[in-house]
Amino acid sequence: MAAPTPDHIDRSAAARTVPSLSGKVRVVAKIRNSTDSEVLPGKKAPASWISVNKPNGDASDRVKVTLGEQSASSRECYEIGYCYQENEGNEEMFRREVQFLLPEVFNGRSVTVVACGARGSGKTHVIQGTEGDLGLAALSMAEILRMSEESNKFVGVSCYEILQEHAYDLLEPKSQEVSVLKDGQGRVQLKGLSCVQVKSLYEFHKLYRRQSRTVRKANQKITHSFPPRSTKGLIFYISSQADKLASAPVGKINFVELAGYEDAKRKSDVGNFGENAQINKSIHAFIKVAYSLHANEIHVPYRESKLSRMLEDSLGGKSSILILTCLNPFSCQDSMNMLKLASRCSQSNTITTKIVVDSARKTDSTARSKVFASHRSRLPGSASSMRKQPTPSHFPIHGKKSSGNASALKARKLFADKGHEKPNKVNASATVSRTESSLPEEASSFIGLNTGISAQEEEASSLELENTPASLENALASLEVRVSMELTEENKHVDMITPATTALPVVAEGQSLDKHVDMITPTTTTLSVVDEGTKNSDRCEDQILLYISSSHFLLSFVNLLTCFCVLIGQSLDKENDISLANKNESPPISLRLQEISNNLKQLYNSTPKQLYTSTPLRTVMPSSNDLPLQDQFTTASVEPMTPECNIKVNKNLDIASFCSPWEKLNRSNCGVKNSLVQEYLNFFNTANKEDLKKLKGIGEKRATYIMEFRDESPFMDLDELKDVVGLSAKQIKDMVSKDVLGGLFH
Ligand SMILES: Nc1ncnc2c1ncn2[C@@H]1O[C@H](COP(=O)(O)OP(=O)(O)OP(=O)(O)O)[C@@H](O)[C@H]1O
Repeated sequence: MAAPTPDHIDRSAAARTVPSLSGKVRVVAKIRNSTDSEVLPGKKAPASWISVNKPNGDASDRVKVTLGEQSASSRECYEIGYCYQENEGNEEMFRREVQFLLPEVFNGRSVTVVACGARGSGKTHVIQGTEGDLGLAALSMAEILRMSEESNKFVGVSCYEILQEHAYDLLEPKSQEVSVLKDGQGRVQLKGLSCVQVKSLYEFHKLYRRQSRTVRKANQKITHSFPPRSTKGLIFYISSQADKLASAPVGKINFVELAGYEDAKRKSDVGNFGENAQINKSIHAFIKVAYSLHANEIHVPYRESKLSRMLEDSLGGKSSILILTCLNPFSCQDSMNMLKLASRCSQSNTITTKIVVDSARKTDSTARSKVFASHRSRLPGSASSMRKQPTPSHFPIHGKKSSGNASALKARKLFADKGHEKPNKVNASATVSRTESSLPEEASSFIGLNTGISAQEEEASSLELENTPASLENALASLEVRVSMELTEENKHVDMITPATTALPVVAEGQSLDKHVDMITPTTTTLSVVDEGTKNSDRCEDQILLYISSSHFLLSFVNLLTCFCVLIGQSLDKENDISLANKNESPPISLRLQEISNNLKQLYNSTPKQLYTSTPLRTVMPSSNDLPLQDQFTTASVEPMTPECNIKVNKNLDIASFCSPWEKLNRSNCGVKNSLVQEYLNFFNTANKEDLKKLKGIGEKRATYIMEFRDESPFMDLDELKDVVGLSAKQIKDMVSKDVLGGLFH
């Protein structure tokens, strides 16, 4: 590459096309130009498989990119910041995406530009460029050098490569890898990575050429018949001291070319299962980090990949991340997958990323996908499920909504081994704060956790709930039931909030260790109040108040659970058999769900109708003191029935009329599907090797890999099974449908 000087860059142009700096992560795409070999002379170029919809032309804040052949019945659409077409080159991209950030770098901001995409999608071209079309790195360096001259700053460059999670210096190759350390002030120091001062663009080009010629010793050791794929990175340091370029920079800008994404299950001519899986794993890890930062989560999983560990300083704090997804101009499933992944990280928590454009069912499915796609819970129990702000913790998942924290937690418990199943006593106050912090705003408004909601407000909420499937889903996902327990004898009051779907035993803090309250657990259908001081449970004459803001909510919940029980009833025979064989073990999922469903139905049936809309439901516990407490409640099963749903909320508006049987079925199916996905993910996150191997398509090698992968980073969606484990979508689908539907027909 020669060293032309990009003097022709129109600096004034930056001002008129500056995207907003408000979001931490911006995702854009670039459609690669076709190469000469792809467009053979005399041969008609294939119709583009990518269409871009810019609602307000070039001034659009966000654009919709639809991928898929025009003739295909199913295409996928993602919303991102912008999509650069073939006629928009690197300079255009630089002006619109990077140039305006450079002054910020001189003011202490860190900027990271990451090019990702399938193999051969143009990542190198975007970052490194060519003689005639300088890449973003060279264009930025030219501008940085100009600015550093004006501000008397010094510029340094480091260059590295990450190969199978080992980083190597490319400017001064050494045998040992780069290690990530932190100094006394918590700043990342990359030990073993050289930093070379650059005073001119010519020097930079010379360095850059050197790095691309570098043959690493590590590489030589690996006897591949093809060059291993790697992630390459450049760091530009701006410093006030020439001798402290890398150790005390004012600001940094990173350019990263992620290794090419390739479907792990595909038999590749240039990769193997292990390599693809490893690469995809680190891509997923990086995307997770970007998402966590964008979503302002407390825990950012930097440790899950070498790249994010190295860039921790630049990614966190005052920084901007630009994810540039390179797209092949011809139909490419890997490009589609990569865009799907990348588009997730800049989504706000309520925006969907994928719209299934299925010509046959376009209107209906699009609408449904949109509303149900907004939820993706972090794995329960992980720190990342908590937020600084009480915003929902959702990792958008293309067209699918997982059940929320509560159900995920439940699912984890259900699939957990015996050790995990043990009812760990949780401090009541801790439980309350945790659940409140993770509760989506819309859900809490439906449930009326603080019971300060007026009847009118509740009615409005109910209407909204019924009319808005997404809201219903959201609310269901994090349904929590407030249990207010008055211990009249002691005149004490226990107030708890617990996920209704979670068997979460609670120790009430307010009971000063005299009273331990075992929460309602779906396994036993028993509520017991145990006075530990006297071991005399019959001293308590209790009233249990279950506050549920709307009976519709309850009905819908019962409905969903009923469907789920019926569908899943025969799906987990294996698990049931094992669990039933040992009474000490937790009952299987289907029984638990059945119990929850029964509890709620009993509650519904025993509730006076006039209390439906807003009054707390009151169940008076039996007063008999002769029986042990656990015998005072019935655990008899109620035959599962779909509850009636024709409740009038007000005289003008019949909620049931909004819900056709078809819609009801779809809603139920969606809930069932999402819960099932969550259950499967939890299975993959907790099962032992032998259990994993019982699944079709999983042998010793895959089972080992799954266990290694999840130790570092639990599975968060089914795509990871595809990308990292190398299972095909069909294998996963077969696995699920075999279990679920296998036993339905004799
Ligand atoms: N904007 C463009 N204009 C013309 N040719 C391009 C453009 N972008 C990429 N190419 C060509 O496409 C081919 C692949 O591009 P490139 O090497 O940048 O892809 P890559 O994603 O880095 O590939 P890999 O994953 O193998 O590293 C190259 O021959 C490159 O010259």
